Amino acid sequence: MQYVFSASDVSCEIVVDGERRMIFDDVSFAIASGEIVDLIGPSGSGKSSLLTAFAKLNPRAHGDFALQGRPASDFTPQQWRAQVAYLPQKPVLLGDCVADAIRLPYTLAVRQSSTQGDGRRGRKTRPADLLPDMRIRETLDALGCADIDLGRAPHDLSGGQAARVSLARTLLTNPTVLLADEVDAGLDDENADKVATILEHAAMDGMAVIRIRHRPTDGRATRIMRLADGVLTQVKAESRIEAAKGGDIA
Ligand SMILES: Nc1ncnc2c1ncn2[C@@H]1O[C@H](COP(=O)(O)OP(=O)(O)OP(=O)(O)O)[C@@H](O)[C@H]1O
Repeated sequence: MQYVFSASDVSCEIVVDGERRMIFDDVSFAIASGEIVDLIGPSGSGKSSLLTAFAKLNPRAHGDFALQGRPASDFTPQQWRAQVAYLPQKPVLLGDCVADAIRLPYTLAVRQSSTQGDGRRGRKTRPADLLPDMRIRETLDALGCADIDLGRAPHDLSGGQAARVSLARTLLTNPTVLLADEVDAGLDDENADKVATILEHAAMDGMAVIRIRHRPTDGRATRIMRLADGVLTQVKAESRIEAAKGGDIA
């Protein structure tokens, strides 16, 4: 199989009460474009630490990473995180309205290019030109978010709506790999299913998706991996059948 993202020799060490503790060591993982891989395991086993390591957001983790055959050293941290996007459990939606919150990555990119001095003279690029309201509206509608008004204040959204807006914001940046850290936590089954459908469509369009989940499997994952006692293993087919019946395999 041709993998779009790979990680090898990944380790993460933390210090607890002055003592060093290895969460995991020598972990390897790879994912192909279009796959959905579920990452399960006991609480505290290091699932979030592993995903933040993949996104190069975890200063306590080390490893060798490659994207589309190129080593991580070929990318700036910003380029890497744009391609290997980490979506946290709790949506952080900044801005006065949903449209502003969704445009945030574009706003930051415009600011960055102007401070780096590569903004062209003449007419200034505005985030709203790069990502007009109409495109946001179309995207939200396509993601089953017709119920969400662009002018609404982010803090007025329900938990399910906030989760979908956060997801839409990341999907609009079109990452190669999406790392979804329990983004359906705290949602009712209906909203969790909406989120899963959005991710499924993204995978059908070629995105590689890794989901940390504590819910029983929903049948959408191409593989299930379990992280426990510092070791990452693929869950066997029989366990997946048990999980599909609603048993918690974490
Ligand atoms: N910044 C930090 N400093 C110290 N220890 C940390 C830090 N972040 C996480 N840990 C510890 O690392 C271990 C792994 O945490 P992590 O959040 O990655 O686990 P998890 O499997 O995602 O847990 P959960 O399923 O409960 O979200 C835990 O023991 C946690 O307390």
